[in-house]
Amino acid sequence: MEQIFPENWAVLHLGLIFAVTLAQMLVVYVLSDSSNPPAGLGLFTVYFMAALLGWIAFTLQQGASTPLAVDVPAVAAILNSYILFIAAGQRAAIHAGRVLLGLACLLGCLSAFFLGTGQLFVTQVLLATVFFVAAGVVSAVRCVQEKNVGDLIIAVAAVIMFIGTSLSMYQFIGLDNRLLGQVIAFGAHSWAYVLVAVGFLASVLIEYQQHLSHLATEDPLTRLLNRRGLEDAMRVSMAHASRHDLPTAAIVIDVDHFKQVNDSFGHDTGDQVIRRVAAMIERMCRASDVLARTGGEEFLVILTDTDQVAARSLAERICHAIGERPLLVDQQRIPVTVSLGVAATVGEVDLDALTQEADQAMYLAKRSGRNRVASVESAPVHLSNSAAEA
Ligand SMILES: Nc1nc2c(ncn2[C@@H]2O[C@H](COP(=O)(O)OP(=O)(O)OP(=O)(O)O)[C@@H](O)[C@H]2O)c(=O)[nH]1
Repeated sequence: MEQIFPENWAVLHLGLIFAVTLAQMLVVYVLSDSSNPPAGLGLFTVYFMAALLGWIAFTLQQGASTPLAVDVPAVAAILNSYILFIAAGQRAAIHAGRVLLGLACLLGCLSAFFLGTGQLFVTQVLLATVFFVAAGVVSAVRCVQEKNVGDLIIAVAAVIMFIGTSLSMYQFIGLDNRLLGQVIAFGAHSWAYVLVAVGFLASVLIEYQQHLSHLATEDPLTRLLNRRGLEDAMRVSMAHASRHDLPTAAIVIDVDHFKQVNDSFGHDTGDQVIRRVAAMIERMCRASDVLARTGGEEFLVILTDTDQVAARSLAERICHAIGERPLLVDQQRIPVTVSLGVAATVGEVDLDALTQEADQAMYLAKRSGRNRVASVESAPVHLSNSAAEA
């Protein structure tokens, strides 16, 4: 194999790659919350480390007097490009194509045992580019979905690889200028690596910043609004209701005997139950309803342009749907019921007063035996037993 660069350049290159990898890992691990690490962190770490080992093997091979039986750097380049694709796929929660490209990766690695140097170089460069492009596509999708520019930088790395490979193959095969072809492929790979490192770091930092800004208004467990988020979200519709004298209703929903769920099944399962209940309530609400988690196992729904009767009907449906059958969490059937309180007002909305009334109704439902709806009206309090109605 021709010498792609002099030995001192090789050391410089390796030093830079090493520094980028270490800086990357340091920043990401120091910043990441170990209980809630960024998606794909583990696999990206494997990619960075595998790439580093590949560069080291390549540098050693450059300086070696007798070449090895198998081109280790070529195999490492194929493998770690595939790992990048898997890592980007995990981060974007897109798992398509893993088996197919995995088979291509396996064949590529095996080809190192019987292909000549030139053929192996072409195979390595083409396969690595296919994997980079696949990683770039899933990262571009994530960039659009999560509005995270960091993922776009990873997609740019794929473009660099694609352009670099095209030029490299043109030189290597088209013009038979093998050394230049190798230098271009090597350069494209190095730049793509640096862009992936920068892109992943940027993606994690942006995600972290988004997480911090959501913390003020969002409940981290269910991703629903918290009380403050609900107040922010209600501002415009409250003004609208006041101006047009429209009805507004509130439903307070509290899981019954939730302490027993925690005690019997553990806190983690309890968390999952809260998430599932939140998702069920969310599914039954309209897009215009505002849903928040306002306490440990307590939720509040504000329904704009909705009167007491309509709100009560929704509350009954929620009560029935949740209590209807046990929730299946971690292969365990957990019976869950909720108590609901409904209150409504017309015109100007005092959110605190409305919530308090719904809260009082909910406590009344608890006192009356749970798994039911109670509502507060100007007329006497009305109670229903969902279990009896079901
Ligand atoms: N798993 C989990 N448990 C929580 C969370 N927040 C609060 N809790 C638990 O929820 C339970 C609420 O208990 P209580 O207020 O006594 O009410 P309850 O057992 O639901 O009984 P009733 O409301 O009277 O039907 C407590 O044990 C809290 O520790 C949470 O985020 N996750």
